[in-house]
Amino acid sequence: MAASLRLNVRPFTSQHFQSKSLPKLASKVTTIRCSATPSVRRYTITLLPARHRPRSHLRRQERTPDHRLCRRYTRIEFGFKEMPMGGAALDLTGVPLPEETLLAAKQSDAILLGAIEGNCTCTYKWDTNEKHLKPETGLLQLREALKVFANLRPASVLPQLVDASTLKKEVAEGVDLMVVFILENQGVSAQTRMVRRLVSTLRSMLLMRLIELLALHLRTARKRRGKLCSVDKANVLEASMLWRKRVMAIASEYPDVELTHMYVDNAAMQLVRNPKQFDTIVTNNIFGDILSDEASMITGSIGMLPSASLGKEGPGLFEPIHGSAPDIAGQDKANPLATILSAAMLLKYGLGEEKAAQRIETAVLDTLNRGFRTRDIYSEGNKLVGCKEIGQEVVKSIDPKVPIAI
Ligand SMILES: NC(=O)c1ccc[n+]([C@@H]2O[C@H](COP(=O)([O-])OP(=O)(O)OC[C@H]3O[C@@H](n4cnc5c(N)ncnc54)[C@H](O)[C@@H]3O)[C@@H](O)[C@H]2O)c1
Ligand SMILES: CC(C)[C@H](C(=O)O)[C@@H](O)C(=O)O
Repeated sequence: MAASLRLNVRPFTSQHFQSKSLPKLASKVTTIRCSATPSVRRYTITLLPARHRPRSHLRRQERTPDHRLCRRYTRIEFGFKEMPMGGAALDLTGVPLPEETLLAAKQSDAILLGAIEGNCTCTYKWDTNEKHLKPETGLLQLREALKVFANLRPASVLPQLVDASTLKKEVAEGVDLMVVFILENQGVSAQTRMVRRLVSTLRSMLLMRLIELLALHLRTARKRRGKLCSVDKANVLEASMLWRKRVMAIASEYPDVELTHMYVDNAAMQLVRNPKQFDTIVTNNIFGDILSDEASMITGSIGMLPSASLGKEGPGLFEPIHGSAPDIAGQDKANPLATILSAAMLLKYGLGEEKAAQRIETAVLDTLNRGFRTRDIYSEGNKLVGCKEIGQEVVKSIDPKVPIAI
């Protein structure tokens, strides 16, 4: 439940995130009040959208909170705080993760991130920046500062989207897997520390993280079909040899979970050959990042995959697995469902609000059942719509009057 994952506020003193002060307008706080009863559950959510516009620049309807999302849950109240990060923060403050943004994130119950690249139609604007001034570094710094170490990426082929998969129907149908990996948050501060630290300290830190991740993941695997495939490159890489040893040792404490091992090159092939053989995959950051992008296409599109970054305590970070899609920026073509499903993961894993999470997932399914599709998941016989329209349709489906139709 939420209590075990609640916020862990510590004063923030790191020098690495110091920046110009944010302009007053940069932070927008919106409260959606569903009820004033004493039993109300209150959550503060930090929103980190790709595009950060000062409140005065928003159109009137954008300033008005949409109450439909919580009308059905009369005991939940959300306070949303929108802050800049990544490209938007670079434009505003000169750094990708301003101190104010990090503080707001740490003080919230959960964080929902859109994309890190800002609202940039001028593709790859920050490509030549030094590492500490790249939008991606803001994300790595944020993950590191929040101490999130496990990234969960579920990839399921929805019955409504079987035709959108790039694989044959009989191969894609029924796929339901989860890729989990250790986040190696090598932000600027981590990198600096890493060269200073003794190798042995670093190694034991990584091992501790691995143990924590595996414990979490083995519990996840238990809740699923109980099959865990550890993906590594233990035939070549020393780090992978160590990984495999540890995985075997830890997994021996979970005899009800069936553990298998696979080399990453084989795993990449098996994912398109027979993805149904996988239940849960556990691996490292780089392999997990690549395999989850591959898995997304089995489900129809990278625009469908949400993710959760979790730590032992403190707020979790929830985001779609895709990036800022610069090739389609500003064209109303992006699929927002991965972000919407990330909000569902936020409710489920971040706040323990499973019913509210289910409602969002059901609304997504209902929207697909009604035939709405963005270009990336379009198949014949459906209604081709843009990003905004499909988002509005999901909101309509959240309306309590809409019957649940899975
Ligand atoms: N977690 C993150 O914030 C994250 C993840 C990946 C990439 N990035 C960043 O995003 C930027 C662009 O990277 P990239 O082009 O390699 O990856 P990308 O995920 O932005 O785009 C890859 C391809 O997928 C498509 N795509 C992505 N999201 C989509 C959506 N919602 N709907 C429909 N199509 C979608 C794009 O149009 C593009 O063809 C880079 O700066 C990268 O570092 C950020
Ligand atoms: C943008 C980048 C820092 C990030 C990563 O490598 O972790 C991304 O690829 C992801 O999938 O979240």
